[in-house]
Amino acid sequence: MIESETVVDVTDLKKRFGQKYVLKKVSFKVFSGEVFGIVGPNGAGKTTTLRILAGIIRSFEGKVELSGTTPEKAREKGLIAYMPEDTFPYDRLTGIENLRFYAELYAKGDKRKVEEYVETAIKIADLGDRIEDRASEYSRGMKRRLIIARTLMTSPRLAILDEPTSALDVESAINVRHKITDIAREKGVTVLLSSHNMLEVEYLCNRVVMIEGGKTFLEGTPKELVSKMGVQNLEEAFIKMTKMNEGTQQKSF
Ligand SMILES: Nc1ncnc2c1ncn2[C@@H]1O[C@H](COP(=O)(O)OP(=O)(O)OP(=O)(O)O)[C@@H](O)[C@H]1O
Repeated sequence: MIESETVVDVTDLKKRFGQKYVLKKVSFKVFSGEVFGIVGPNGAGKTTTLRILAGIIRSFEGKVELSGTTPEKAREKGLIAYMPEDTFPYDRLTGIENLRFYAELYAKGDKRKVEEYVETAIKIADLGDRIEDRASEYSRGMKRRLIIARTLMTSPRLAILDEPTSALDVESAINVRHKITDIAREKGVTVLLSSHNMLEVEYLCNRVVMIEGGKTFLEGTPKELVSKMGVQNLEEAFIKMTKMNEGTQQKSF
């Protein structure tokens, strides 16, 4: 992959809640067209980082630029779409009603855009005739596909997905992964996602940042990380990182 335009530039990001710094020194870059993974143990600061990038958490220290502007401005311009981990469709609405509701919200009165967004979302959701059923009747995997379709319908510059496949069975997770790679390839959407599944990250992501204790530990392609850590795969790299951090805190390469 050609390292083209920088879509996300995070340098020495810090964030504290009260007196406690949960992000102490996070830095990474995401380039146009990448599927980029952010990984780290529970409480490492992944969601906090994603919420800052999505413009939801507005007070922080350090540099955060999205396509050369602030997260807030990028959000106002509609450049970012954010999918939190714990988000669900409206159960009382059908799949298509859910999609239309959001299309109308995003299209801001432009009727042609509404139809365009709905059409794109239907393809992403890939629910067939079940799109006419109420979301309350959907499986967890189907609900997640609907949410991903809702998030990506506008083909944003950057899609921020917090644990897009968590709590899905193997088949549903594979399906969602395919949706993510398709949208990145076909629509040129840059994707930044967090995950606890190292196999998934190895499969999906061009590059990865490993975060531990609120600090960047390593950034690179899965292959580079595995090689730098002297292990066989990303799962082993992850375990080694957490063990290294248990006693000594951060080790940098
Ligand atoms: N609004 C908040 N107020 C106080 N502390 C917070 C707040 N949000 C997050 N934290 C703390 O910040 C730390 C990092 O949380 P965060 O959710 O970013 O981690 P994470 O890497 O996404 O974890 P997980 O893998 O469990 O989802 C945690 O110790 C959490 O308790």
